[in-house]
Amino acid sequence: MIELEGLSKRYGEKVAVSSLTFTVRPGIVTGFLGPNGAGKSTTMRMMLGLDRPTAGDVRIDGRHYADLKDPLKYIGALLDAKAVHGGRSAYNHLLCLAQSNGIPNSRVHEVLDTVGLSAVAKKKAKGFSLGMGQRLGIAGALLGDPRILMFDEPVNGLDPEGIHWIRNLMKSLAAQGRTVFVSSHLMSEMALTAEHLVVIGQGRLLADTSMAEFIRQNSRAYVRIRTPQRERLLDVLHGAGITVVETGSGALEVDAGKPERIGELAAQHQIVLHELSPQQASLEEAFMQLTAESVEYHAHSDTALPHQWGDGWERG
Ligand SMILES: Nc1ncnc2c1ncn2[C@@H]1O[C@H](COP(=O)(O)OP(=O)(O)OP(=O)(O)O)[C@@H](O)[C@H]1O
Repeated sequence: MIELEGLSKRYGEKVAVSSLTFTVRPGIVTGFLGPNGAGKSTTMRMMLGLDRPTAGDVRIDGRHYADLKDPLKYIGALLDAKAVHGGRSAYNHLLCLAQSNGIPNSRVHEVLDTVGLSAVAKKKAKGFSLGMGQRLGIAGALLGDPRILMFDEPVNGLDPEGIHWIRNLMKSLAAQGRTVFVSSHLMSEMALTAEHLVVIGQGRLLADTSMAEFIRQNSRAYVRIRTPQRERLLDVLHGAGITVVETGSGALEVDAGKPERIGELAAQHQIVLHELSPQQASLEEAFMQLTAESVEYHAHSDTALPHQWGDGWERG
């Protein structure tokens, strides 16, 4: 379990993290979301004792990180996959970590095998692709067989097979009763992986809730209907006291409507339906809805592509 209590971090005038209080629980994957610059990495660094909080407290299974003997046995983290001595082989990199944390050397082979790097164990890390580097970082996180795992953008650079693998790995680690805390900007991936979400914006807590509840609270659920007898169906639905939204595409939308009731009404009046489908917004839509006001960097969507990367960006 990771417990944050009033955690804050200020860099000069800049408040990166503001009074965050939440608990990351064992047995499930908890997703950590927020727009660019929201304070996710700063929060994760403070959890690992790499940054000192300006105020507040973080506890790892009830203790401060600095008080953990052999910390890799308690919490494993992938923060920056490039934070590896490039001249060292994957095996030697992990061996150094193992020896400085009282972990048996045999564990190095086990984790190399788990992440699929056994064949390149003796190769220098500087020759690794982005995806191989991510796998090496994940091997380091798993090395101490910790009860708590933290991953900052773990699927970065992984191919579809690698993404599938890390998704299943995180779920199986959680199913073993471990605490799994993961940040990602890939909403579709997060929707498939996390059961619970913590969302921050401009350093502040915006949501701490289950994935299903988050989507329900921050999006609109409706039923979409297509029919060649649009006017007749509109009359029938209005007659039944059902409010209908007419869309430009010709479809009809009914908020909070029960598809069964609409189908029965259509059948009673012998109206042909081509579509009757409940719609729920995606995690991405719900996230954009919730964080719209706390996004710091916006791109112009109505202009042509900028000549130089970065030209079209402005601070909102
Ligand atoms: N060492 C630092 N010195 C000054 N400001 C910093 C420092 N580290 C982070 N910040 C600022 O703190 C804020 C939060 O940054 P952080 O990297 O934690 O956000 P993030 O949510 O991880 O962003 P991203 O999704 O873009 O990785 C940003 O405004 C950033 O510029």
